Amino acid sequence: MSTRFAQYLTPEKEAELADIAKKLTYPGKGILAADESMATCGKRLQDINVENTEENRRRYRELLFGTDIELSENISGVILFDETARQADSNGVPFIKVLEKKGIIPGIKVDKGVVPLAGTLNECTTTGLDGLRERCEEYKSMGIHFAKWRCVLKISKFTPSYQAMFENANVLARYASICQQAGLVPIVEPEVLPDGDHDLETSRRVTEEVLAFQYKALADHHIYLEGTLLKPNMVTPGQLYPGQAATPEQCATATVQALSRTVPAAVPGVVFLSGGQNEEGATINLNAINNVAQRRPWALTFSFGRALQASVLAAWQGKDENVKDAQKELLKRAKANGDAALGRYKGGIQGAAGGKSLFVKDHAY
Ligand SMILES: O=P(O)(O)OC[C@H]1O[C@](O)(COP(=O)(O)O)[C@@H](O)[C@@H]1O
Repeated sequence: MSTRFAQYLTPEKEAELADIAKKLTYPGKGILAADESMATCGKRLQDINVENTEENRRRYRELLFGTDIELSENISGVILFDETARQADSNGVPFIKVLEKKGIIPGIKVDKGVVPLAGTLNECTTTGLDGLRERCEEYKSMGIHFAKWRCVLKISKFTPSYQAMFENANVLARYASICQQAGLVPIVEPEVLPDGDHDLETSRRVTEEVLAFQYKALADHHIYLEGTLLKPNMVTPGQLYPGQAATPEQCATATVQALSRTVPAAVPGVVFLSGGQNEEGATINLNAINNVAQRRPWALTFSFGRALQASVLAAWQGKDENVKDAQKELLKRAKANGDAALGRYKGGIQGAAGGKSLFVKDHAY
């Protein structure tokens, strides 16, 4: 072993991390992001007139995780929020066990939220490094095998700034390092928000720049790339772009171009966030991404929050008698996205949310 480099991970730990990452990106599978913090979950529940109480959040998550085992055909992992990771279903079975029994890997959001980045034009960074090692060790002992941390970058005339790209890439690298030491696969999520009137080309250029900062920082922190996943935005024009809408093929080409210029082939998978696209739109774009005639050395799949849950919430409305129907919506969306991850989605699977836009302005929280 060279003395120039510190021992980062043991070969056993590397093998374990690579194995988890591989399972999470198994062909035709993706991740259900059910890690909404209390405030974000409250916004989802408010839309269906359900009060944001601990019990209602628990009932909703029981609905999701209690879905038929068929769910595991297309869902490899679920990202939980700390509160959810400690809750159980109405029979007293901890949610972590409910997921394990279905062969679904439990994961956890470990960041503590987006905060202002002083000295910038309204840009932000993400907090949560304090005590992170201890929290990760506890999560691993609870049966959790991967983690997620989200940073947010904004496109405007003067942003994202060098400072924001540098700082967010660095904090994500520090998080990734701590996770890997604890045996959790870090999902690295530098989200370029869709807010703005910029065109597709601007979105691609900014995404490329952000990812270039990201992989430099991961290299600087000696991150074992085979034991990581990237959760980026798809490249789309800004929500307020006044020109002609981009086709799924144009978005897909720009997305794969940005990734191929910046994401090393050692990274096993890219799990896209849905970023306020409607359910069907996100699925169609993922399908197009898996059909572009460009080299794609990584698995390209999903880690959707809103685009997997909008129809579920619309069908549920907080009522026990609607649980079965709501679960069917989840199965439909999971299957559609599983097909899209293989580039085989034929389109046309509409859910209870219809084509409703899921865009939330300044989704930084
Ligand atoms: O602001 P929060 O509560 O951390 O949540 C942000 C949400 O964004 C995500 O990272 C991506 O979600 P979307 O697919 O809805 O864009 C989710 O994992 C997470 O629940």
